[in-house]
Amino acid sequence: MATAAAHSLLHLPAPKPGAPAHLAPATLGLPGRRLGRLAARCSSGNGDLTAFPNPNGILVAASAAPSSSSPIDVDVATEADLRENGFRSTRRTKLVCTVGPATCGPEELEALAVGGMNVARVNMCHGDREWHRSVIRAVRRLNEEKGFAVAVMMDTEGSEIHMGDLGGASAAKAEDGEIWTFSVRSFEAPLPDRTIHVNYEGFAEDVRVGDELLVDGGMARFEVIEKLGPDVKCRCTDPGLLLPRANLTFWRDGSIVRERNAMLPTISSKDWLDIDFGISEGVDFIAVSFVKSAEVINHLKSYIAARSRGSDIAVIAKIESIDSLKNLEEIIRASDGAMVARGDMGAQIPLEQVPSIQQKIVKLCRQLNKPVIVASQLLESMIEYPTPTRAEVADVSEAVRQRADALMLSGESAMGRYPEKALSVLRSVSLRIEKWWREEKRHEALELKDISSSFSDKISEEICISAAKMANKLEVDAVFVYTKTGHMASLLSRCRPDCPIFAFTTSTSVRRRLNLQWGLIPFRLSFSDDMESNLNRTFSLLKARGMIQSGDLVIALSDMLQSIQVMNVP
Ligand SMILES: Nc1ncnc2c1ncn2[C@@H]1O[C@H](COP(=O)(O)OP(=O)(O)OP(=O)(O)O)[C@@H](O)[C@H]1O
Ligand SMILES: CC(=O)C(=O)O
Ligand SMILES: [K+]
Ligand SMILES: [Mg+2]
Repeated sequence: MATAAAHSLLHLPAPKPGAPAHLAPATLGLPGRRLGRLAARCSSGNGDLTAFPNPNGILVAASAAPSSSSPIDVDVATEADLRENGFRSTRRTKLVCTVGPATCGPEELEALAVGGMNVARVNMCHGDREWHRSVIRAVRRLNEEKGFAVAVMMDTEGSEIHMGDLGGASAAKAEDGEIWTFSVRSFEAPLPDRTIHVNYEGFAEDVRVGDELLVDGGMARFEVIEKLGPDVKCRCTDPGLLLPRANLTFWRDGSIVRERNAMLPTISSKDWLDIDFGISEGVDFIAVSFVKSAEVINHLKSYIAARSRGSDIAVIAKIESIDSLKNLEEIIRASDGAMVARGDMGAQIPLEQVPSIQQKIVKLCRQLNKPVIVASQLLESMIEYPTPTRAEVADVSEAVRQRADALMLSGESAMGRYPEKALSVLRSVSLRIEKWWREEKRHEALELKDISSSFSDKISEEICISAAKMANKLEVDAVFVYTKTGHMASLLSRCRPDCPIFAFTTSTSVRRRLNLQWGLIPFRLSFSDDMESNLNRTFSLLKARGMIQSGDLVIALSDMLQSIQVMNVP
């Protein structure tokens, strides 16, 4: 309900000038829904849950799941894509959707899954744990009952400076010249007029009269005019909308101020509790906000390994602070993937530097074989409007052209008016740019450096590079890879071949993790060391489901045998 109110505050009834009456139907997909009765749809009550955690904290379904009875599992939305478009034309770029009040109900989540959501993200900055639990379980239930394979990503709050909750108000408008108080005191709701709570204890001490205070990287701007104990009086110099928990940065002489706030822990005590929660709910990815060094990633990874034996939660480093840019390579090496978090990054460095840094991070991740997500404001105007700006489409195209593994929706899917339409724009732009790239035969000359440390890994790496090259030259229909850990599948994805990669793995958690990687179509299948029988079995299962046909040309790899074969489907 809070967001619905914020929404009406933001809503402009007039259509956007120059907006076309329609896009191609394929671009628009399902009609957007208006935000209404959000609270009811997003109820965190457990009454309607049939899924529950087993003693290991991994979610299991109470009802018989279709997956357990099927000899081969693939995400139903991907299967539909394969059948409809033929597998040379399936989407290679993966899509992450932030779930929020606009999309937390079972119908909305299902619509996103149908629309191609590969990963659902919950942001621990917003909402309480019960709410997050209900979303995570609803996603798991959707997978169990309807045959999707949507992975779950939990994003930590981190301890950068941000505003409080606005005492329950959905938004506040700051007008030019108004005097507002930013205070480290805690207030009972409702807050006094024009008062904002700041979460960082040292705030009143660190700021100086004359500093500039930026809300959300410039959505509103204030000048500090007086300090009174815990209260800091500021004059609004750029009017704007203040949203709950908006990020705050303060600037002096044109530079962001890094005082004691630079020493804030990357993972706060609240974040550790959220991480425990994520481990017990069996999330697939934990994205760490405001990473500064590789140490914190290593620390978290060993914590996860100790806490969740056997499960393999991947740790994604969010690159969004100045400090992370200084230690980029070591951070990415330590992580299982990275996110170009352009929202906060753009509040910490000049905006004009963001595009080149994005490109640098995407390339580096590809070199180091780590999946990379490009995030924030991809389709920001679609929070309000049913069609994107031309500039947004160009931005999305550029991320696809850079061959990032994944694109992410934030407010567009969390609290926007058109979550499904935004997702379908990402889908159709990805498909179009990928096709264009293949047609133009733009095999980019990115020289992939050696990354393997052992000789055995080196063999796998060379096999994948050769297989991808062969796949392009022979114009094969698909590369099949049989992989227990997923490593060989990711090495293939790194080569960005022209055809899709069918990744067969025995474990559902590996399968979900592979959802974030470019060009991979993950299948769960039990298989043996005997490639001949694996292949025959796979061919007959896939043929029976209409996913391949006799005569299709396939290259098959296996990480058990480190083998490579080329054949036509019999
Ligand atoms: N669980 C939620 N409950 C309420 N609102 C949410 C929720 N998740 C997201 N939102 C809304 O969607 C907006 C965009 O989401 P997003 O996850 O990008 O958050 P953010 O506040 O910009 O933080 P971050 O830098 O971590 O991305 C948020 O500012 C918030 O208004
Ligand atoms: C995604 C995120 O955290 C950001 O862009 O700031
Ligand atoms: K966050
Ligand atoms: Mg951020």
